[in-house]
Amino acid sequence: MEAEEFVEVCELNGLKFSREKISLFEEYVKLLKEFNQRINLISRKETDIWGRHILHCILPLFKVEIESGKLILDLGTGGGLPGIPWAILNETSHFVLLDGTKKKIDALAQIIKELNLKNAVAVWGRAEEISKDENYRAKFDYVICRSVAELKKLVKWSIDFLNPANFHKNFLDKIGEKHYLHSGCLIAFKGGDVRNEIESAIKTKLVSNVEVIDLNFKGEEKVNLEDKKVVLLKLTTKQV
Ligand SMILES: C[S@@+](CC[C@H](N)C(=O)[O-])C[C@H]1O[C@@H](n2cnc3c(N)ncnc32)[C@H](O)[C@@H]1O
Repeated sequence: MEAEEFVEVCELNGLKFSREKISLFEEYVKLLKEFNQRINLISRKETDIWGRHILHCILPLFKVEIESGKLILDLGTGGGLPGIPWAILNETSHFVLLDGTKKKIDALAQIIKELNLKNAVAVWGRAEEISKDENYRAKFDYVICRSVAELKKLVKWSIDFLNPANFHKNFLDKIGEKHYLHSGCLIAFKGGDVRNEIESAIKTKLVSNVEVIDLNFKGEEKVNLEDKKVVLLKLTTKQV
């Protein structure tokens, strides 16, 4: 898939971008390719960056709307996925892109600078440790996460990052085809059968509600993205 097809598929699914945003995506793909020659940000065997990375990252936004003006943590961001595409599309929210690998974070900080993205910052550290730091603990409205760990672990890490003021309130409103997701949630990209992972995550007693959204979309024949899902988990510290 190339940039034009990516834009076409997004439009088919109701997301229309300004020329400025398309240029930002193009610049990001260019920088990802450049940095990837030196640091493994994404698999070097992957030839379809537009389809299998950029489009995949924004598929949830075809179906799920989040609140605007929020603080969002991308846990295990690697080269900025999904954090950078989400930051380009959600200008009113601020994104902290966290990863435990220093050289990835150094590259990502450079990418953010070159893109001149004002609503994203790269932070180096392990989730287990950074979640105890008072600058990050209990501060976030959403945690987003792609290809990092099993749900149970993600829930245990995320609970310390999320702002407890958002726990145990509304979860998801469905209006027609669209879902409106309230704050206080972990948004995890997954594939395949997620039932066992969800069961284990629920056993932590930190999950008050779960919804699995299939990431099917118009134009899916153009890209090899089978059986992708996003799991939405409302977290809580109260006994469930
Ligand atoms: C498979 S990569 C996925 C990167 C990116 N989310 C993507 O979709 O391309 C997993 C990333 O999670 C990071 N990671 C794994 N465990 C972590 C932890 N406990 N704290 C912070 N980062 C972690 C790794 O350093 C790695 O960059």
